[in-house]
Amino acid sequence: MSMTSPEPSGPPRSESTSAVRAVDLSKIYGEGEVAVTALDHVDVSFERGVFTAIMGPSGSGKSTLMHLLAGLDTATSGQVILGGVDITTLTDKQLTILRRERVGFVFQSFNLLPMFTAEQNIALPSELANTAVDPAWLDLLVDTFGLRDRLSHKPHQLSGGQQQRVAIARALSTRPHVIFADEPTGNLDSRSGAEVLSFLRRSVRELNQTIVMVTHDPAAAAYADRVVMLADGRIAGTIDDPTPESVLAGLDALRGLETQVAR
Ligand SMILES: Nc1ncnc2c1ncn2[C@@H]1O[C@H](COP(=O)(O)OP(=O)(O)OP(=O)(O)O)[C@@H](O)[C@H]1O
Repeated sequence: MSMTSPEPSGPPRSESTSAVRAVDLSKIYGEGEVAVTALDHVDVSFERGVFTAIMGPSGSGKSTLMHLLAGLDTATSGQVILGGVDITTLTDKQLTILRRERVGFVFQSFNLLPMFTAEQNIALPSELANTAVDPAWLDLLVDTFGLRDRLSHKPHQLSGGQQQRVAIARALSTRPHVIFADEPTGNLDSRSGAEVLSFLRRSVRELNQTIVMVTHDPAAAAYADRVVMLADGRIAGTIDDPTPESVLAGLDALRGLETQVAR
């Protein structure tokens, strides 16, 4: 197993290569006796042009970390630096603009607008952000994701895998700084899931995008360049160039640790 020690014990990564990073980030839900520490002084950096998967047992803080990194929830303490900006200092209005212009989202349930065609769904974020759609970039996305002959279809006329490909093209349409994908294959059969994961990987390799994906599935995580493991709200290790086997071994090691702590 190639699990390495948690950051930040490695060499410091330069700001210019980091798409988004958490600095001493903590999140506590509730107060007093019912307080739950979901994130406990997390330091982690997600590099530009890299596909990273976040894994860990249920309740380890994966969704909380992703929500804080994406500016969807506020931290108890610490910082989130996205594209060089500390987003924990932004007002709600500034955060809304930042999310619209610099962040892309891919959800388990696709979240396409049912009354719009695939093409209209893909162009929507640019229209909402009031930025000119770059036709050459949209063309490249449509071809890369094999959607050319599906552009006039509405979501209900598309398969689950095709809907998710539209959702990925939509997330990429504004050339965001980073894309967050939350269990993007959770609603797909294994063949469509594998296809969607290949497209996510191509977005990184061929289009130089940055993806952070939360998943429970070791086979899905193995499509990433790197896996960040969470346990009990802390970074428990990272795996570079993961395989399904190395990810499973990493999860097993975490469970072993949890059992020891429980004893
Ligand atoms: N709104 C909330 N109020 C109180 N506690 C919360 C809230 N959201 C999450 N938690 C708690 O914070 C911890 C981390 O939750 P989180 O959803 O981030 O974990 P996760 O790793 O994404 O879990 P799963 O894999 O089950 O989705 C858990 O103990 C959870 O119960």
